[in-house]
Amino acid sequence: MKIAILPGDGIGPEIVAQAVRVLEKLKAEGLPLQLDTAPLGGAAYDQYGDPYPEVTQKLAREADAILLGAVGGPQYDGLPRDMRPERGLLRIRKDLGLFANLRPAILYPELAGASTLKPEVVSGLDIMIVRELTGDIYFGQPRGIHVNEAGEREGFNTMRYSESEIRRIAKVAFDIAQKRQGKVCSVDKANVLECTEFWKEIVTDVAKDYPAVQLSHMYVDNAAMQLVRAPKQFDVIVTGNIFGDILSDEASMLTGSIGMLPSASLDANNKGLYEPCHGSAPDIAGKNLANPLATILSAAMMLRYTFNREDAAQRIETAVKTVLQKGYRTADIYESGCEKVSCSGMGDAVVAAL
Ligand SMILES: NC(=O)C1=CN([C@@H]2O[C@H](COP(=O)(O)OP(=O)(O)OC[C@H]3O[C@@H](n4cnc5c(N)ncnc54)[C@H](O)[C@@H]3O)[C@@H](O)[C@H]2O)C=CC1
Ligand SMILES: CC(C)CC(=O)C(=O)O
Ligand SMILES: [Mg+2]
Repeated sequence: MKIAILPGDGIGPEIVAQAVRVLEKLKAEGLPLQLDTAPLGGAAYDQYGDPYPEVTQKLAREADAILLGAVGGPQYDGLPRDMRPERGLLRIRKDLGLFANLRPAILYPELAGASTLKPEVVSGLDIMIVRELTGDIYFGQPRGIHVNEAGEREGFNTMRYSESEIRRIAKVAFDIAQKRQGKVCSVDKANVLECTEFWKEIVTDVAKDYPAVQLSHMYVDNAAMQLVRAPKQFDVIVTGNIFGDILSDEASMLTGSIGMLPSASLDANNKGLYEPCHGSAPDIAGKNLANPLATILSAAMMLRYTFNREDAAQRIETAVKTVLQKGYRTADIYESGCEKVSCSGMGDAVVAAL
C-alpha cells in the first residue's frame, strides 16, 4: 500500500502529522503501508520554484493513494497565478484524473451542540456530496485578465462540461445512492447557465439506467438555502466543481466544523487523493490549534475506497467516535463541559482509542 504524504502549507503539516500517526499505528499492527513524503503548493514552490514539482509528480503517480493536508497562504498571493499553491492542487487533481470528489457530511451525535442548526434539524444527518473535480469553471479555457474591445480591463473564466465528464460523475453519484437511501439531487443553475442546463439533461439521461434511484433537481441558490433549512431531505447531492466546493463548506457547519469534513478524490480505478475539505487556515497555522479529525477521517476513506480495507477504515472511525464520546474537543468544536485539546492532543486521543 504505497501512500504519498503531501503535508502542504499552513496547518497542513500539523494535521497530516496526526493522520500519519494513526496510519503508523496500523502499520505497526501489520498493515503493509509504505509512506513517502513530498511537498505540494507553497512549500513546493519555496523548495523547487513549482507548486507541483517533478519530484511530487513522480511520487504521486507511483503511489496507490495520496494523503494531502492543504495548500495556500497569503505570502503566495502576489505570485504569478500559475505559480500559486492552489494551482498546484488543481494540477495534481487533473494530472491524476481525480474527477470524483466525495465529501460526506455526517453529524456525530456528540457534536449536535456544535452544529449551527438545532439538534432536531441535524440529528442523524448523513449527506454525501459528489462534486465533479476536474472540469467546470476552475479548468475551462479561455480564462484570464485582458483589455476588452472597449479598452477596459476585464477578468473572465469559462464554465464548461463535456458530455462524458457529466456522464461519469453522474454514474458515480447513482452508484453511491444505490447503496444508500436511493436519492440523488442534482444541483445546477439551469435557469441561467447553458453549461448547467446541459448538465441537467445528461444527468437525467444517466438516471434512466438507475430506475431504483429517485432523481430530483434543484437550483444551487435554493440548495444553499435548503441545506440550512432542512438538510436531512438530502441523501446524495451531485454537482459541478464550483457549486460542490461552496456547498460542501456550507454543509460542514451542519456537522459542527469545517475541521470535521473529510474527502476522497477518485479516478476511474479508485486511485485516490484524500484530504480534508478545508484550506490551510493561515489564521491558526503553527499554533497546534487545528482540528485534525477531517484529515484522520480522510485516511479512513483511503483505506475504504482505495485499499478496500473496510475493517481498518471502521477502526479509525470508531476511534474518532470514542474520543468524541470521551469529550475531547479541539477549539473549533469546543463546548463547555468538554476537555479542550490541541491538534496533537487530539492525535494522542485518537491513537490511544485505536
Ligand atoms: N484544499 C485546499 O488545499 C484548500 C486550500 N485553500 C487555501 O487555504 C487558504 C486559506 O483559505 P480560507 O478561505 O481561509 O479557508 P480555510 O478553510 O483555510 O479557513 C477558513 C476558516 O476555517 C478555519 N479552519 C479551517 N480548517 C480548520 C481546522 N482543521 N480546524 C479548525 N479550524 C479550521 C480557519 O481557521 C478559518 O477561520 C487560501 O490560500 C486558500 O486558497 C482553501 C480551500 C481548500
Ligand atoms: C483550490 C481550491 C479549488 C480548493 C478548494 O477550495 C477545494 O477543493 O475545496
Ligand atoms: Mg473549498
